[in-house]
Amino acid sequence: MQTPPHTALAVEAVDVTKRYGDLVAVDHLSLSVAPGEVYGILGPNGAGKTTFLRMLFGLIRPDSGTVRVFGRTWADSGVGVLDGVAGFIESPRFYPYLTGRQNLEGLALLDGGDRGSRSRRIEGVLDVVDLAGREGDKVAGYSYGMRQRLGVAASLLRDPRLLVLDEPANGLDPGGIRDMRALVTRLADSGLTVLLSSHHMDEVEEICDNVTIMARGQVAFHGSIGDLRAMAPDPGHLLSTSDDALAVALAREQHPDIAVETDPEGGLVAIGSRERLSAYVADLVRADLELRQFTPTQTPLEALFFMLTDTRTDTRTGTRSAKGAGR
Ligand SMILES: Nc1ncnc2c1ncn2[C@@H]1O[C@H](COP(=O)(O)OP(=O)(O)OP(=O)(O)O)[C@@H](O)[C@H]1O
Repeated sequence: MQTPPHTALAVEAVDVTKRYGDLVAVDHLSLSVAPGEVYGILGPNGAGKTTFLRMLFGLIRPDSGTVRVFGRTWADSGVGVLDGVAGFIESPRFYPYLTGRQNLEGLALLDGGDRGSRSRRIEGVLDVVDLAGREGDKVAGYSYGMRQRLGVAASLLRDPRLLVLDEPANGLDPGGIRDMRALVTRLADSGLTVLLSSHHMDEVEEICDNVTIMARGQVAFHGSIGDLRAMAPDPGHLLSTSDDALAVALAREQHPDIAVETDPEGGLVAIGSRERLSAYVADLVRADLELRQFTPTQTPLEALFFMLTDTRTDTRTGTRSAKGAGR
């Protein structure tokens, strides 16, 4: 067994490919997660995020390429590759007829230690995930968000250096999403490395340092959230006036630097920089058109996500599919 280098990356994937028959679920993926960072793997459904995380956990093997975790590979270290790694793929599973605490006790027993230290560890993790006070309730009565947080608690019992979470906010209501994001942020602030998958750009933007965006198994973007913001396109707006035909004509004649098109679902879509759109709207008002609607279709980062992953039908406006996708 090789000794991993002291300064090893938390995760290093090099040219990893996984096929299912003719389908290339992960296609030559390379990425590096530095210790201490929160790293997001973002992509629409079917992009290959879970397949990659399964390879990291050794649940499936890549057809080619290497996944290193703290410098170790499955080939050289076997299950030892998961030393210091915890997390869950899809949703964590618990015995619903046992309480949250009993579930954690069962898991803590597997890791050993005396009764007192197990109990202290359990209290500590319940506190971190904000379930203290609810640990005596049966898991069957937990909300989905509480189960997800119990999953994080179970992972933290092992005192990991790397926490891997597969779409942790999936299926949560807005309150649950807020709690989960706050929890991940707290864990990251404590120095834990977090690798999470998501299909929510706003989640990744809010809590991650770096991101890989995947589409159909391939990398569509690698970089920091700052790099991503710098690439974001002009925002689109839904526009409706008392005379949409005149509004389009006015844009073509006087505002060639913005795009105004008819939206198949009614009204117009206007795309351009904030300043130019403001000037256009002022001209509409000056032309005595009544402005009935002027609302952003998506944030610039959402627009970029849909462009990079090509998950909308019209790559220039993309209004409708963007609103429906991944939400
Ligand atoms: N065991 C399998 N057998 C065949 N195809 C599979 C298998 N697992 C995944 N796939 C396919 O591989 C592709 C990537 O799936 P994966 O679950 O990794 O995507 P994902 O990005 O995690 O999507 P989601 O957000 O829906 O979980 C999909 O087309 C999926 O249907």
